[in-house]
Amino acid sequence: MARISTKQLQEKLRVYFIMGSNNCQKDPFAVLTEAIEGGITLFQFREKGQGALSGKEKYDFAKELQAICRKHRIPFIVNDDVELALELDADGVHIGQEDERADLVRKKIGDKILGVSAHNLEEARRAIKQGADYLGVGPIFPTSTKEDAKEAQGVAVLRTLREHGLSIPIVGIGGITPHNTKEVIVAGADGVSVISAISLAASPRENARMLAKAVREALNKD
Ligand SMILES: Cc1ncsc1CCOP(=O)(O)O
Ligand SMILES: C=C1C=NC(C(F)(F)F)=NC1=N
Ligand SMILES: [Mg+2]
Repeated sequence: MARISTKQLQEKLRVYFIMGSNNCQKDPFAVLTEAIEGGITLFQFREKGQGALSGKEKYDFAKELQAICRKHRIPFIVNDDVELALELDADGVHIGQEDERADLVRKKIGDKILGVSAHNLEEARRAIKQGADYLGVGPIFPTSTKEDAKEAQGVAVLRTLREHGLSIPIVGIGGITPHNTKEVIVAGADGVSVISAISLAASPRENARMLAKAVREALNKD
């Protein structure tokens, strides 16, 4: 299996749902199923913060989420936990600046998808050099979902990366909703990544659908 192409990844990054056991009030399997029916294009299992699962409980929970993704042909990405990603034969991993170095993770995961968080041009350039397939950039807007999130940067950081000629697939993250999605795409992101806009929605399906619609419209694909 070769590395995913830039074009394919840009298409996968359109509506990138991220969730862990503590991001939902409703049944997480129902939330993920609805999100997929609504039109998410990629899923990340991110088990962090208050009451996060660990060990076999975390493994079994992840496996169930992966089975739902597999049934609907949605790629399954694991956040932080490279060993879990390999155990599950996940489609990829996402790591932050304080996780294992991207070049070492690349050696472990072969051609699987490698996403790296970046907050500025320097971090972005280093991630690209170390073999990242895509960048997660943010928080773009204020968020209360990530306990240790940095200051919201606004969409300017996305524009800066593109103005400096970075063509790597980029997804914006942090406080994103269907109403602010357009400006994230117009500023240069290939897609939007959300947790609470879907995981805490009255209708995860409807919110996923609105996010997908907003991305399509911003890309002038409608
Ligand atoms: C994981 C992460 N990284 C930067 S902000 C964030 C949380 C995004 O959650 P939400 O979409 O609910 O703001
Ligand atoms: C902290 C994160 C930043 N970005 C992303 C993604 F959207 F996948 F790029 N995931 C994370 N867990
Ligand atoms: Mg991390």
